[in-house]
Amino acid sequence: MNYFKYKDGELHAEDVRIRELAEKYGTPLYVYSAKTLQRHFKAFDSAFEGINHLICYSVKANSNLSILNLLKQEGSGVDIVSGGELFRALRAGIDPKKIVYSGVGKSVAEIQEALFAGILMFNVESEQELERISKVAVEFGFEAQVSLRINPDVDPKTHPYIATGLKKSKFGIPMDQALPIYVKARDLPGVNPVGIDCHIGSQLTTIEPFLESIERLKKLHGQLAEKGIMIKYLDLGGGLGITYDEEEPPHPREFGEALKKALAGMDLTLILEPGRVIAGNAGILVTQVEYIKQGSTKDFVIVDAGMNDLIRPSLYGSFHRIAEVEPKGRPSRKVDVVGPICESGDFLAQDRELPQVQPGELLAVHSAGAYGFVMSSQYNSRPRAAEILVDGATSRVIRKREQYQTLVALEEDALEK
Ligand SMILES: Cc1ncc(COP(=O)(O)O)c(C=O)c1O
Ligand SMILES: N[C@@H](CCCC[NH3+])C(=O)O
Repeated sequence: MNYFKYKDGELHAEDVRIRELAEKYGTPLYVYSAKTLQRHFKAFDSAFEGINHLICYSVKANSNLSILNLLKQEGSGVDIVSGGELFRALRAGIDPKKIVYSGVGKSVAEIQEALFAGILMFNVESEQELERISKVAVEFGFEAQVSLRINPDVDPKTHPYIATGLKKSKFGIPMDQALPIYVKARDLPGVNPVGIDCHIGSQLTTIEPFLESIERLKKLHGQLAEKGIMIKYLDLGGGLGITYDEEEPPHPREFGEALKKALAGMDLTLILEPGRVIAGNAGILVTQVEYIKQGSTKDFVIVDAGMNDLIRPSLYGSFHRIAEVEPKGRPSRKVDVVGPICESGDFLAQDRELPQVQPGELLAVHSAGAYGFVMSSQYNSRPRAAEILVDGATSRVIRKREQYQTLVALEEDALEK
């Protein structure tokens, strides 16, 4: 459920007309709905009622400070993967004791920053990383709580670029190597193994791969107990999918019930790192039609948003629903919706049935709240879009549109005078 709905023949974000936002702030424009974000967070969080749990929203999905701040007010912690995400989380006022740090390539500086910030836990992705955390922690007098991120070799049945829990993936520590590394973590100074972590992929539309992972992790949990390594946290990562097109992912309630059942009787705090399921359908990308071009085999709707604004269709062949902001009931025909970038891969949709829109009209690209703006770039020297947060009848800019000056700001000083 989201709050992008038609009222009086016009698309609204909550109580605000999309046309009004486009006129005021220009296009391309990211528009988010605060009530949708809150609703999604509450639905996810309440699915785990009855067991000790901590929801750590995955910052990478949408890292805007205002969005982090809004989720913080709902009680969320965060999952981070870089020093930059740590910086954002702290800026947004997230409690460091609700921050978990994942990622395969944590640098010495990043580890140091996280230790000084006093985060809850590092999700360690290799033996060498464990050694590095131990060394840095000892040097500065800390003891870091760590989980090992286990790669359980489970097929998440998602796009290969966003599957992370298979043997061939760079993520995590193979299950069969985990035990000796836990023993090492127990014996090394400066680190304390308190958790098991696992994240098998993103946009999962069934619960089975999660349950399969849990079964494997439970075995490891038992083996660790035998070695006297007492595990307090089980972090199952993110990954729950959303509806872009016709997918029917489980509702968070169903997901929560299944996980609770699988974990019954275990004395653990469950951590979850949802990203897409919170932010994905809480945002749209608004774009204006520039031209209609009749090609020799198909027609092109050329819009003012490109792959630099939303790269998912180009990168993963992802489907994003595209709809008129003010539908006029015209017949539809198959077109490619393309951007202004000089790349043949610059499209938002291919062979898509779309009503016969005209230049100047507005289109909404749906499900763009996660992995949308955060993956945008300035390619072709295009300033990044603005981001707007709507709450009820009010809207505010939560990131200004970049200007031409923004494009060169870090280069100008280097010009030979
Ligand atoms: C470690 C980790 N946690 C959480 C997430 C969030 O995933 P999703 O947006 O699919 O919930 C990701 C991204 O896939 C991730 O790599
Ligand atoms: N960027 C991906 C998700 C990646 C998740 C990273 N762990 C997407 O847009 O679907």
